[in-house]
Amino acid sequence: MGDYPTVVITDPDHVNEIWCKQFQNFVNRPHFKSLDQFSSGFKNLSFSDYPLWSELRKLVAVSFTKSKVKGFSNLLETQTNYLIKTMNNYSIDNKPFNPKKYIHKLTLNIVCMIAFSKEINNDEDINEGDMARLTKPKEMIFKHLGSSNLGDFIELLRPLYYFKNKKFGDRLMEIQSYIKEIYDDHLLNLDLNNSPKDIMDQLIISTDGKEDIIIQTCIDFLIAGSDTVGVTIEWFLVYLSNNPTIQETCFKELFNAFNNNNNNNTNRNHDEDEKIIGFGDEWSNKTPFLNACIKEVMRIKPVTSLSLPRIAIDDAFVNGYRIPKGTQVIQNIYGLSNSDHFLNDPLTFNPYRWLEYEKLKSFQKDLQKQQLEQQTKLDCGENYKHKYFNDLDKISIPFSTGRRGCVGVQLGEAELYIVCANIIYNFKIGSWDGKIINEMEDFGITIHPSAHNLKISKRK
Ligand code: HEM
Repeated sequence: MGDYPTVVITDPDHVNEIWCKQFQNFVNRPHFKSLDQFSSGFKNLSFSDYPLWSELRKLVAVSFTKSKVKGFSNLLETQTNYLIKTMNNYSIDNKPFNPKKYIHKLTLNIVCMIAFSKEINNDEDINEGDMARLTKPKEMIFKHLGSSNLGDFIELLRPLYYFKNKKFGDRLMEIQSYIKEIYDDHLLNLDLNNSPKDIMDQLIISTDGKEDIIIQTCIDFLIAGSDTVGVTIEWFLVYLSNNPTIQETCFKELFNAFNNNNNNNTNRNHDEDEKIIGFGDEWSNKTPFLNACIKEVMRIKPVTSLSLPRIAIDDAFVNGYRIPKGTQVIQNIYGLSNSDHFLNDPLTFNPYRWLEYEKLKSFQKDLQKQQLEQQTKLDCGENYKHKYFNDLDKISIPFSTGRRGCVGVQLGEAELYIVCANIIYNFKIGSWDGKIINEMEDFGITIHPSAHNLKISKRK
């Protein structure tokens, strides 16, 4: 790609070698101009180099462990309840529901609360107050980072991109000054006698107030932690709308899991009308089919389709291939999970494949035997099957893998579960015009569905 030699990796063995085994050599990201601008000189978690990255990652990772995420369950339930109430109004008024607008508000609110205790008023419109200050610049940043900037790859062309980069810089400054206000407020009210109330407090204490790093890392969470989850929920709604039988199976499973025992399992603090299923291992264990639907959505539409790029620090050998120092390495998450080289009928949305896989996994030996048999078919021309054929955990890696994989996996999974479960439990959903919703993806940093409206009917 321009000045950067680049390899795109679409093989589970090579992924394991680069992202896990040879992690130290591939830990850093390329130093593109736009990433430099976005991270104010690589001073955030997402784009910093080792060793600053390692320091920041340790500080931040403690806020996203499974037990920490369980502690956010009230926040997740409250935000989900707002969404269900809004959807309820749309169903009563029989109005078209635009999922993007409300789901992204929910995910943004969750990230803002966890990162710096900022709650966006539920009644606030997307074009007002905090929402307006955050959403517009965020969209522009997404567009800029998600489109190919030739100036990043071809140094000679950089001057031509001066004005585009300047506009990007202006939008960034809007978000930076928003977070700076929150930072100043945190400094003023820092309570050293109690445990930190959010990630920003934690970073202020641990980095001795390194303002630029703290502000940039909080921006990371806004960018990495809201749209990824929001867009995945949008895809979930598209596929369940387009597959009503699967939607009914999901609903029946939820109904059986949470309506038995006189609703003991649903949260009784909320209105009778909108039943809220809380998050926790014990809940999700009861709904294997819903879990399979969520996993299948992330397989067929992994929203960060090419992950975030890495760079080879030194010459490397990967399963017989030489990757020269300075090569950009791209993990093709989408290609891995959508290729018939690795999977049966990859373009069909089929959650049942996960149920079968889980069953097979519990008979691990059978799986190994099957893989061995497949390996022996290596020379059989058309019958050739990759040794990880249908091994879903190996080929579907929406959060990437290895030590620099997504830091927000637990939070992302918790949000996906609670929001998807509650929507299907409370409403029957379909396209507004009764037609199949377009499943082609629009490209940006994340791949997202094109704009569409849903018809939602309250379940009796
Ligand atoms: C469906 C939800 C999500 C998906 C599919 C996703 C996917 C990814 C992927 C593929 C990467 C690149 C990892 C690599 O370079 O190997 C990443 C990095 C990252 N994600 Fe996520 N993510 C999601 C949710 C979240 C959430 C909820 C947060 C936090 C609030 C988050 C924060 C981050 C951060 C900070 C990084 C950079 C990590 C680093 O460089 O150390 N993500 N994510």
